[in-house]
Amino acid sequence: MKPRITDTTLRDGSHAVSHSFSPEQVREIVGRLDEAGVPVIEVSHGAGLFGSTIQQGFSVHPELDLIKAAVETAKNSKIASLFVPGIGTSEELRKAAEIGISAIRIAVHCTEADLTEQYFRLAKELGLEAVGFLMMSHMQPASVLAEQAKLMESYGADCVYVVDSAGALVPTGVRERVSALKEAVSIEIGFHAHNNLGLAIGNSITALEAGADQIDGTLRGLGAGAGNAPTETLVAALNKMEVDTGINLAVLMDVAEDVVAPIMPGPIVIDRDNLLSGYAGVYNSFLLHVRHGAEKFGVSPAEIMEELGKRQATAGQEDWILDVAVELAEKKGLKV
Ligand SMILES: CC[C@H](O)CC(=O)C(=O)O
Ligand SMILES: [Mn+2]
Repeated sequence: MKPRITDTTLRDGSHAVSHSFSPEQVREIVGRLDEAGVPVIEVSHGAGLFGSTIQQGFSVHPELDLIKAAVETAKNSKIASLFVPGIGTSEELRKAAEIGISAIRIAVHCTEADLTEQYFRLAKELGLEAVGFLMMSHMQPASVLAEQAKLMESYGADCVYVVDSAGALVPTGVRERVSALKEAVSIEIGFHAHNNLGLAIGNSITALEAGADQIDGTLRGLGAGAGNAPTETLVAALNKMEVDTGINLAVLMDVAEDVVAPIMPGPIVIDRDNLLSGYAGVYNSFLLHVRHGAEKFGVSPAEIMEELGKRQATAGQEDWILDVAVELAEKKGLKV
């Protein structure tokens, strides 16, 4: 079977450029991804629709303008957006649908599928393809994720993703989780990798071997924290394995090199903070806030990561980062 690739450079990658994508950049990237034959392109603030806030980081350009630019540019690719209940509301979902997105990916912590029912129902009413995202999937065993996937299926999801938000999964963990979901539901299963342990491509291939139907990537791996599986590398590896994605690798390599690389503030590397984040199982989107808190209160990002990992912080608990930084500083007798 042909895996369906979703490129989320213009959503997950938005974190890595401080949500500064312009409508012109969106047109250029979407145009080239569409030419390459990438089936789905995700566009929104990194934290999903309406994510432009003081907590998540403000967008430089209104995200609805970016979505409009994408919809106007794509000839064949579907344009998707991400939606996190509690960050976005039904109103933003309706607006994005009016602009012309074809798919919405609804993301919640991996034990909170019950929060998604009204949004899956609304997505279906609006005629959208609806995909569920079980974030921080390393935190729960396969059996729990399978139950959550069943709930999403019952609400109308067309696909459920195992989302390795912290880049903390190793191949055995990916295989167990994807296989369990494949057995539990009859809709498609997806996998979204982060590269904290250097396993984004390997884990994505393991997911496919375990039966995943949909896989995410970003050009040059541009994404939150340690970034994602680079779409061009993923397609190259799949070509070598004789797995047909229907995507033109040459066009993909060109857009990665000529368009995305020059926009990046620097290459995405697995530095100490990113590695520790994956090792401790901390949500990748926390990285920039952790660095900020560490600098402000004179403690190290590593100490904050370790403590957040111990506390099992989940997406949405960004306010813990400064609390932890202050507590660590106080313990050291630093002035806060
Ligand atoms: C805000 C949603 C979230 O960042 C989705 C995602 O890409 C992940 O959890 O890795
Ligand atoms: Mn992600």
